[in-house]
Amino acid sequence: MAALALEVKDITIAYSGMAVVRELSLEVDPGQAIVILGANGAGKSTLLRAIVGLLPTSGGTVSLFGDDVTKASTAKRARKGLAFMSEQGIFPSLSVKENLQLGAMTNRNRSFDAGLETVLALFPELGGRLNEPAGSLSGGQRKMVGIAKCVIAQPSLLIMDEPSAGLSPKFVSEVVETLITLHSDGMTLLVAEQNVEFLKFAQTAVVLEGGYVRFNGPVAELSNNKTLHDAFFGIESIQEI
Ligand SMILES: Nc1ncnc2c1ncn2[C@@H]1O[C@H](COP(=O)(O)OP(=O)(O)OP(=O)(O)O)[C@@H](O)[C@H]1O
Repeated sequence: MAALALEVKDITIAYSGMAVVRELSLEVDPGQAIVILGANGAGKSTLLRAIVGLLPTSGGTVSLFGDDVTKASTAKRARKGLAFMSEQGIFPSLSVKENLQLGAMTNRNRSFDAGLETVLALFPELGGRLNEPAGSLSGGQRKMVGIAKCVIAQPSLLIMDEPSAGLSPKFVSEVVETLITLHSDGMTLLVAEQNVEFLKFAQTAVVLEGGYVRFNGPVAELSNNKTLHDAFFGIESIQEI
C-alpha cells in the first residue's frame, strides 16, 4: 500500500507555552484533496505552519510520504515534495519571473523552462508580465503568481493557507477552478479556508475549532449535517452539536 502523503499524529503546537493546536491528528492520502475549515483563530495557519516546518511542535509527529519529518527543516520537507503557499505567497519586490525561479529551485530534476511552460499554460496572462515586480500586479494576479511559484516545482503535496484571502468573488472562482484542474491532474492538496466555495474540489473536509478537530469526513456529510453546517456559517453555536 502507498504511504500516506501526510500523516499528522497527535500534534500539539504552542505559542509561549500556550497550546493553540491540541493533540491533533490528520491523514492525507496521495491524490486526495482536503479542505480545512474553521473560524478566525481556530488554528488553521498554526497547523499548516507546523506541518511545513515553520513552527516547532511540542508533541506528536509529522510524516511525509512515510518519513518522519517532525524535526526536519523546511528545505528538507520541500525536497520531499512539499510546497507551501502562505497567505502572502510571493516576494512583491522580485519580478514575476524571479518568484517563479525561486519556486522552481526546490525541484532540481526539472528545467525552469519546462516548468515555466506548464505554469503559463495554467495562467497565460502571466506571460506578458514576467519582468514586472510581482507586487505591481492585481490581487488576483498575485495569487496566480503564488500558485504558479508552488506548482512550477511539481510538488507531490501542495499546502495552501487561505488562497481566497483578499480576493474578489470572481478571482475566488478562478482560484477554485485552478485547484480543480490541478487536483484532476493528480495533485494532492491540503487547503485551509474560510470560504466554502473551496469545498468544490475536496473529497474531505476537516473543521477546526479552538485547536481541536470538530469534524473530519466526506464533504457531502458536512453539507448534509445541518447543525454542523449552520454552525460553521456562524448561524448557530458549534457547541450545540
Ligand atoms: N505568533 C503568535 N503568537 C501568539 N499567539 C498566536 C500567534 N499566531 C497565532 N496565535 C494565536 O493562535 C490561535 C490560532 O491562530 P491561527 O492564526 O492559527 O488561526 P487561523 O485559524 O489561521 O485564523 P485566521 O483564519 O484568522 O487566519 C489564535 O488564538 C491566535 O491568536
